[in-house]
Parts: sequence; C-alpha cells; structure tokens
Amino acid sequence: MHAEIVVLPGDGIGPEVTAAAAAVLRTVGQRYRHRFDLHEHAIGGAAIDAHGDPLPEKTLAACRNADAVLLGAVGGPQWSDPQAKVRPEQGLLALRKALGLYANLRPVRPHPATLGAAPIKPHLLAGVDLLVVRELTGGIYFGDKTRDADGASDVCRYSVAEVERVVRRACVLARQRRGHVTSVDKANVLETSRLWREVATRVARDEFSDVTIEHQLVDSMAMHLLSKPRAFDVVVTENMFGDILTDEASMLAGSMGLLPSASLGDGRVGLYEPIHGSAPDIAGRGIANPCGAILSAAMLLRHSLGLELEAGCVERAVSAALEDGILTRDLAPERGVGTVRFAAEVIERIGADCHVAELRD
Ligand SMILES: NC(=O)c1ccc[n+]([C@@H]2O[C@H](COP(=O)([O-])OP(=O)(O)OC[C@H]3O[C@@H](n4cnc5c(N)ncnc54)[C@H](O)[C@@H]3O)[C@@H](O)[C@H]2O)c1
Ligand SMILES: CC(C)[C@H](C(=O)O)[C@@H](O)C(=O)O
Ligand SMILES: [Mg+2]
Repeated sequence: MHAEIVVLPGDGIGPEVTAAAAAVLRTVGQRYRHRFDLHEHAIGGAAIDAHGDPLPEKTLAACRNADAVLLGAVGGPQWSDPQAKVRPEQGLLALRKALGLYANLRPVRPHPATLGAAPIKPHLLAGVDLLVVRELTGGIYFGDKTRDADGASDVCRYSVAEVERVVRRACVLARQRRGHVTSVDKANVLETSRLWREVATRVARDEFSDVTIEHQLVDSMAMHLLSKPRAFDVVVTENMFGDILTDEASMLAGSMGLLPSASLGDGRVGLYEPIHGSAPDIAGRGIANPCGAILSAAMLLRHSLGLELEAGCVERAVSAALEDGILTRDLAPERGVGTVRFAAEVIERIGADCHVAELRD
C-alpha cells in the first residue's frame, strides 16, 4: 500500500523518539513492500521559534491531507513563561481539535520484563491489560478562560453529544475485548460529571446490552488503579481525568516512556503519540525510551492503515527486545542502552517471526 505519513517531532525528546519510530515505519515499509512517504513538519516550541506559531497553517494542512500523523512531544521550559502569549501545548490542542480527534486510546499492558521497574508489587501486575479511552477535545481544556487582577477561571463544559460519542467508542472497543467498561467521573461534585454518568449509563444500556458498565469516582479510581489494576478492561473518562490517570497508569508498566496512544475521530486521519512529554530533564542525551513512540507507530499501522499483521510484527519485535533484556535507562539505570540502540534492536527483530509471504497469504 501507499501511505502519506506526517511526522511532527516537536520539542525535547520528541525528535529523538520520533526518529526511532520513523525508522521502524520505514523498515516495515521495506520488509513488507509498502510505500510509506514520511514528511516532517514543525509543531510546538520548535514551530514558535521558526514561524511564531505552535501550529503553522502548513503543518495543519499537511496533517489534514495525510493518512496518519506521528507526533513526538511538545513543550519545554524555554516556552513556559507564565506571561507567554503563545505556548507549545496550544499547538497540540489545536491540532487534536481541528482533526476532530475526540477519542484518545491509551493501552496499558505491563511487559513481564519491565515489571521490576514498576513501583508496584509484581503479583498485582501480572495479567494487567487495560485500555483507557480519554475524551480529547472537550472539557476544561477547551472551555473559556479568564484572568483578571483578582483571579482566573477555566470553564468545564461537555455536551450530551460529546459524551455519547466517546462512550460509544469505548463500548465498541470493550466488545472486542472483555466486555467491561469502567466510566470515571466526579459525579458527587461536578455537574459535567453528573451529565457524563447519566449519558454513559443510557448509551451502555440502550445500545450495548452485551457490555457491562460500572461507575467509579476519579479519586478512588486513582487508588484502585494501583491496588487492583487487573479489575479493569476499558476505562472511559473525560479529558483531564484521563490525562492524569494515564500518567499514573504508566507506573504499572514501569516508565512514562512505555505507553503509546492513538487519537481517533470520525474522520480519516488519526494522530499517534506516546503519552509522555518532552522530558526536558533528559532531552538531547540520547537516552529517552522510544517504546511509547514505536508502539504508537504500531497503532498507526493498525488503526489508520489497516495493517493489523504488520502492527503485530512491530509489537512482537518490541516485546522480544525487552524479553532479551534490552532496556533503556529509565528501566535499567545502570546498564540501560540509548534510544538509537534500542530502536536498532527492535528493527533487527521485525519480521523475525513474520515474513512477507505469510503476511500476504
Ligand atoms: N503530548 C505531549 O506533547 C506532552 C505530554 C506531556 C507533557 N508535555 C509537555 O512536556 C513538558 C515536560 O513535562 P513533564 O516533565 O511534566 O512530563 P514528561 O512526560 O515530559 O516527563 C516526566 C518524567 O518522565 C520522564 N520521561 C518521559 N518520557 C520519557 C521517555 N520516553 N524515556 C525516559 N523517561 C521519560 C522524564 O524524564 C521526566 O522525569 C511540558 O512542557 C509539558 O507540557 C507534552
Ligand atoms: C501537553 C498536554 C497538552 C497534553 C495533554 O494534557 O493532553 C499531554 O499531557 C498529553 O498527555 O498528551
Ligand atoms: Mg499528559
């Protein structure tokens, strides 16, 4: 197949991890005879520096015309002055909104080889396989903001339709998994959460009789996620709760560097990015863990290009590298390998168990 893929490296470790993921995509293209055209564009702080805009027109147009977008991360201390008029993160939020990417899928499947790095007892982690579906284009991130001499406000608003579509997406995904949805809210305090709970209950009851739904308050969910992570299948929640709970969930896997994500809407283009940020504390040292970015590329192959078998090959190659003890420094501080070496080890294993003839038969 022929696919146009836009790569948005961004800031900090973004260019380091996207280079690794792009190399993996090129390898998949070569080994399985696909033509993947990868084109880089500016976003975030790098785009502010080059064009004065965190999401230049040219970048947005390229994303709209692509089959898929792979992103690293945006942000960093040099653009974080509280007085700054324009911030890197605005570019990412504007891109998600412009492409209508309301459902952010963040799978969490701790690998046996990284359990030792997780600050949770290993017996709680064996068999954990959950999928957080985070609402991505609504809520407090996108409400009106005010600031005056006395204070500031951020409005949190959800429409019925916004809740319906993301809950529907979560229920469809649950059907393909273990059939259970946990909807997370703060319905004991927030009106938006009471709406969320009502709509989620109705959608599940009326449209998904084969899916069970339970509701959980976000504060206790933060605790259950660590104390009984195996209890969860699909977790659906609003924008900010999903952001926070998935950074927490990365500790089930062992590192922020491990978790991938796919942002999907009803349109053609999907956006794929690791859940971590630009990690200014380690940027430029060649030690970032590229797993989240590489596994995001696997999600790109699956969700945007329909290449399920190739996606599986990439996931198994990552898994095999970890099993063989190839770990980056976040997971093995003493003996960890660098970003480039980890990517090379993954690339070497792509197709080891999956040859082109078998894929096409
Ligand atoms: N999607 C995005 O672009 C995105 C996501 C989160 C944060 N950010 C931005 O990133 C900047 C830094 O944010 P932060 O420090 O709160 O969060 P962060 O995710 O960048 O880093 C948190 C911690 O995790 C570590 N870490 C993250 N990714 C890693 C990787 N791949 N390998 C090894 N270690 C890794 C970092 O070194 C750091 O100690 C901020 O400007 C923030 O807005 C961007
Ligand atoms: C950088 C920031 C806007 C972003 C978010 O909160 O969505 C990040 O934390 C993420 O998880 O992708
Ligand atoms: Mg986040």
